[in-house]
Amino acid sequence: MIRVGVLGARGRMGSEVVRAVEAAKDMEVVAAIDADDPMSALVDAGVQVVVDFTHPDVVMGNLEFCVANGIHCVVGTSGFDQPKLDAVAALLADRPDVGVLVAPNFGIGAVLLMRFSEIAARYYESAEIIELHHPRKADAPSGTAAHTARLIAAAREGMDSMPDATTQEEPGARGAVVDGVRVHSLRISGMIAHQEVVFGGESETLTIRQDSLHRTSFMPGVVLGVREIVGRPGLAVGLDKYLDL
Ligand SMILES: NC(=O)C1=CN([C@@H]2O[C@H](COP(=O)(O)OP(=O)(O)OC[C@H]3O[C@@H](n4cnc5c(N)ncnc54)[C@H](OP(=O)(O)O)[C@@H]3O)[C@@H](O)[C@H]2O)C=CC1
Ligand SMILES: O=C(O)C1=N[C@H](C(=O)O)C[C@H](O)C1
Repeated sequence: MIRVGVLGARGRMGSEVVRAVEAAKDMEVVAAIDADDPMSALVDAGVQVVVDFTHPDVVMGNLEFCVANGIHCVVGTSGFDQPKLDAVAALLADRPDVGVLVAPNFGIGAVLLMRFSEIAARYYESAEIIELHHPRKADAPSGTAAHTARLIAAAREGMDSMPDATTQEEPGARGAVVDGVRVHSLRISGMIAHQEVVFGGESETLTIRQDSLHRTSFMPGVVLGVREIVGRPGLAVGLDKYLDL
């Protein structure tokens, strides 16, 4: 049995993770931690793998503690830009036996959307991202949208910049720019997590869309991450690294 600790255990995602881990035959929750609970409970409980769904402002402190204590980390918390990922890699340099998976999105459809977008990017002169989430989300743009933008930008390397004649603009009307890719963030009651990537070229467009309709959609990916990470030391970014895509 894999001994799992959940950080953010009373949150929207953390509470689903507790249920999903308890339902899996080969793992069990031995520590459920939320804000203000002592992290030492992870060590006391003999946790092997931590699942973190907390907040972008606290996740680095959590990782520092876990890596220093030899605990593998499956991280869903958003807000990882390159400097933060570099900081995680630096933590792991002192503990090469520990694994950290940072997954912008654990939904299989979202993982496929990111991969399909990466493939499509080279074939279209225009690409923009629209992400739609519940209004209690703390960060914008979403981690998934930012990661998708970086994948598209990398795939477009060497291509001309995207056509855009805008010279007069209300601030924000054309969205945020992540690595040269426009990202538009909507916060809508009733929604969970949704993303469209719109590509355009000569007389055609391609729209790729994924919808997470319930937070259970993320759970098969989280359980896979917990199962896999015990044998995968080092830093992995994206659940696709654990899949044969
Ligand atoms: N990768 C993926 O597939 C997905 C990622 N996410 C990301 O996961 C994160 C959490 O989302 P969500 O569950 O909706 O957010 P919630 O606010 O519902 O849950 C976060 C929980 O973490 C708690 N918390 C805050 N600080 C700490 C700490 N230092 N230690 C332990 N627990 C702490 C919060 O407590 P309190 O409220 O008291 O502060 C809260 O209970 C976000 O960054 C979100 O973007 C979400 C869905 C899917
Ligand atoms: O906060 C959320 O809900 C989600 N956060 C992640 C993100 O920022 O991309 C993953 C998913 O979109 C849900």
